[in-house]
Amino acid sequence: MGKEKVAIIGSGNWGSAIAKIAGTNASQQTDIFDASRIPMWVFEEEVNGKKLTEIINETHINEKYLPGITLPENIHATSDLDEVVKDATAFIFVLPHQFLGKAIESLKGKITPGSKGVTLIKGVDVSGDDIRIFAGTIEKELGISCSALSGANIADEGKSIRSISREVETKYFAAGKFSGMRIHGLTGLNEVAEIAPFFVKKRLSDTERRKMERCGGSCSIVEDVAGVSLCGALKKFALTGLKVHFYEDIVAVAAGFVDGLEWGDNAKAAIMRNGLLEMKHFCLEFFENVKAETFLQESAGVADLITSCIGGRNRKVAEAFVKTGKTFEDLEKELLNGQKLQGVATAKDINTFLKSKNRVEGYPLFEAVYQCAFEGRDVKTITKNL
Ligand SMILES: NC(=O)c1ccc[n+]([C@@H]2O[C@H](COP(=O)([O-])OP(=O)(O)OC[C@H]3O[C@@H](n4cnc5c(N)ncnc54)[C@H](O)[C@@H]3O)[C@@H](O)[C@H]2O)c1
Ligand SMILES: O=P(O)(O)OC[C@H](O)CO
Repeated sequence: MGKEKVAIIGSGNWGSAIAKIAGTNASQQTDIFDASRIPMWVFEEEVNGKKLTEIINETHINEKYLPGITLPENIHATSDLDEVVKDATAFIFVLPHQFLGKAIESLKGKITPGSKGVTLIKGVDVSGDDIRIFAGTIEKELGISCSALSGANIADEGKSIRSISREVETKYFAAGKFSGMRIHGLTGLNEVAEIAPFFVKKRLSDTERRKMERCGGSCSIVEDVAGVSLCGALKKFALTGLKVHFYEDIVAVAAGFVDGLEWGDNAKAAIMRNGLLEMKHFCLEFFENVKAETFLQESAGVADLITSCIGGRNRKVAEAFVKTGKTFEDLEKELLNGQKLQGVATAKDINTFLKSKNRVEGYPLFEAVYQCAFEGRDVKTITKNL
């Protein structure tokens, strides 16, 4: 069998952070990967009068979405999806979820049979009363096996690592570093094990492993794909609680509301607890094969909820929503420099789904986030019915 050729679909904040990990790890495992050139699909735009693809290929820095971080030289930015897909056998999907559908349409019929994928996309794919995780959408639409990766990781936080240790920064920036991540195989552990080397540094020396563990880092493979994917999607829902759609962090939106209201840490902890319970109940009610322990034990569960509620974009924008009275749409443009807010959109998707099932009242925090974001409900009432 030939070597795996990696392709990265997406190049935002997280997409660029993952490109750094994937480019580095692939080049250290050349018995598995053809790492000479890893294409990264970029939605083309001009930054200071120059194409973003040209900036990335000349400076090896994504100046717009992950400034200050140097990508490996084998990462090649291109806006041509056909170039990305050509010869690739291992796909990393890391787009904001609202753009995945169009990318899938462009990829259909072009992917090498037997290829595999891993998705880092948060959110859920809702159509009427049908709901699926994006790993499932990719498998169905593209006919490839797809795993899911999620965990308590925020891309920008990697910047602070450099001041602690250059070596740790180089090896564990973003995904590995001080945090945890989990890779979940939808179609079975074998496929996961095959794709996992992008992220799991199988060949860590004992010294490297000890260093990473001292920093609290971990990366492991578990089987509960749906549980992990859904944790990512629903937490934004619960944490922030704005007028946003729920992306990965509906809960992060709710947490941001609490910060905006200056209700304090006790209230925020209570909202996070309620959010976690709703996430868990939702997943157990509507998805098969979700394990209850995923929510507490895995990085994608409570740990990711905590990091999103403390340091995420959804939290930040939700706080500003309360303090300024501006719309989420305006605040996204004003505060995120092109990055996308997903918690509000997810809140809307989930609300549509719950209405179709006549189950809205079973999820009062999700409902509150949706109504505050889209129906003008007073944010101060978010604790009603909790
Ligand atoms: N940023 C993080 O720390 C983080 C952590 C974990 C998971 N995630 C998830 O990773 C996924 C990708 O997020 P991100 O942070 O890399 O993105 P981002 O929000 O930083 O960037 C937005 C991206 O969307 C692209 N884009 C804009 N308009 C587009 C269009 N019309 N079509 C296609 N692409 C377009 C932009 O070029 C940019 O690459 C999301 O599901 C997110 O929830 C992010
Ligand atoms: O910045 P947020 O709110 O999109 O959350 C960041 C990541 O999703 C954490 O996993």
